[in-house]
Amino acid sequence: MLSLKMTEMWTTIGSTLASFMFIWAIIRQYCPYQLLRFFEKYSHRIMDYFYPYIRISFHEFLGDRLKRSDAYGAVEAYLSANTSKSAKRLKAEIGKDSTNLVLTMDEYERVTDDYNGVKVYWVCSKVMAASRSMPYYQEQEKRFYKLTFHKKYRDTITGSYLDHVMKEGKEIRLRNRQRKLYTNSPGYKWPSYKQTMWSHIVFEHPATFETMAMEPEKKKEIIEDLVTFSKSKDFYARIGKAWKRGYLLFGPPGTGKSTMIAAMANLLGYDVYDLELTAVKDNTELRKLLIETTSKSIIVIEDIDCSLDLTGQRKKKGESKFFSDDENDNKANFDAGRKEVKEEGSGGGSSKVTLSGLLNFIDGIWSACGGERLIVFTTNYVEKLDPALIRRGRMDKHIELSYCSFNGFKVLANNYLRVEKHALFESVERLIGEVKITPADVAENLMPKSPMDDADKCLLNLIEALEEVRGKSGLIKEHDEEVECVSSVIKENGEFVDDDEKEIDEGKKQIER
Ligand SMILES: Nc1ncnc2c1ncn2[C@@H]1O[C@H](COP(=O)(O)OP(=O)(O)OP(=O)(O)O)[C@@H](O)[C@H]1O
Ligand SMILES: [Mg+2]
Repeated sequence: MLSLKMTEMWTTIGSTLASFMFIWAIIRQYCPYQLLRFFEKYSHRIMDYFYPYIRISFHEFLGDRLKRSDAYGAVEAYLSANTSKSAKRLKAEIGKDSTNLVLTMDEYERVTDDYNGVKVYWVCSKVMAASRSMPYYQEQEKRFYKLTFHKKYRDTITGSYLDHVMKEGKEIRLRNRQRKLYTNSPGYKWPSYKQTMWSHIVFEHPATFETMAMEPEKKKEIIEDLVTFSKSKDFYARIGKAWKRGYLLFGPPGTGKSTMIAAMANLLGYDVYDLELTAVKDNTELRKLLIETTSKSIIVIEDIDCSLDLTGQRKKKGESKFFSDDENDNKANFDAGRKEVKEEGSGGGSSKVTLSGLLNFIDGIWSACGGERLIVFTTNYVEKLDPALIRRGRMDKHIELSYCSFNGFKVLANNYLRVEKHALFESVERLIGEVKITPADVAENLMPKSPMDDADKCLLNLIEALEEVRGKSGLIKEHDEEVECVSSVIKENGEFVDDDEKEIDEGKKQIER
């Protein structure tokens, strides 16, 4: 009882001193600097003498760091789970899967926590401070949590209690985490006081590997690869490699590249950073974006072949064989001009991201920060890419997504129609083996077009579509054969000569003889 009263007394003294501090802050504005230093020095000493409590602050952003502090996040999660029952003023936010509400302490709210009989106090607070990144003077909110405890418990608190808070907070964060889809907002000029260059929405894509149409063995191999990666923290540390892995997804449009990225994110519970390369000003900005990504995430660059003219440098290297130095210079100028035009045309403004900037982004020294990250490129034209960009070690796994096979169709039939066996499957199997049709087209044909459409109707629609594709490809084949007949090109002595020319040549030779 007595100790409770003593605690309360000290807390009152604490808050009185806090009021003095506030007045002190006002005085500071008007006193000369030397006088201020003097008062500051002695006021702290007096306070320390009378005030037996220790305080630890957990700031949301530390110094000029761009990244939100992990410790702040862990404390926030820990307090929201452990003290929301005792706090009187709470903030509510929609939690994971948009189903539940997550309650956290409101600003300036104070709660107590009991750890092995030791009482500690947590306050959620904020201060206004001038930001260094501001072009002009402007104040910015800086939030922090403050932990207060008696100095006789210093060892217990700084030792095991803080470990306990961090560990539990991180676990809670992981459990309650609402996954996010980030973008670097093309064309959007973020205000300089905004802390992050990424904008985000909640990631709610329903794709899973189960619903992906592809060969079962290939699917199994990719899943195993991903799961192994996510559990390999120690392995990567042992071999001295940054904990990240590159995937190159290539194949024709509509074969499931974007869908697979969503399935990967859902499998591992990762966030997705959809990087729009044309909206990145230069290599420095690319690096800043990289630093701001968190671990447990997938960084995606879709259609890498169209993102920037990243093939320019490769051309320059190769061309020296065929052009003189002057010609090479002219060609380089032309390429540079064309690149600028292309980038401006593609909405990228004056993007100056280079191939080496991008390579640095993937596996430079900065790419190791954060860890546990996948980098995924997608392309329709793998052959267009610079080999340096996709070599193993950078893009560790190359995955081809191709036209729909019968196994792929069965997955889609199960997804869309809930059928695993059907009399019409035989016809589909025969036709699908003969034509090239993307899973996106198969899916579209299996989609019921009216409430009356049953599995029979949808399968018949698909068979019709397959026959149509076969008819078209038959025509194309016939046309190709005709073209071949007409030109009847034959290769002779490394030159292409058509039949008529060949006869004339033969005639000339005979005359010469
Ligand atoms: N392998 C697949 N498994 C399941 N659904 C698929 C598959 N491929 C495509 N689809 C369906 O087709 C649609 C388009 O696929 P997606 O956007 O993933 O293709 P993509 O390969 O990324 O195409 P693009 O090269 O044009 O970006 C998806 O919404 C999905 O419903
Ligand atoms: Mg896509």
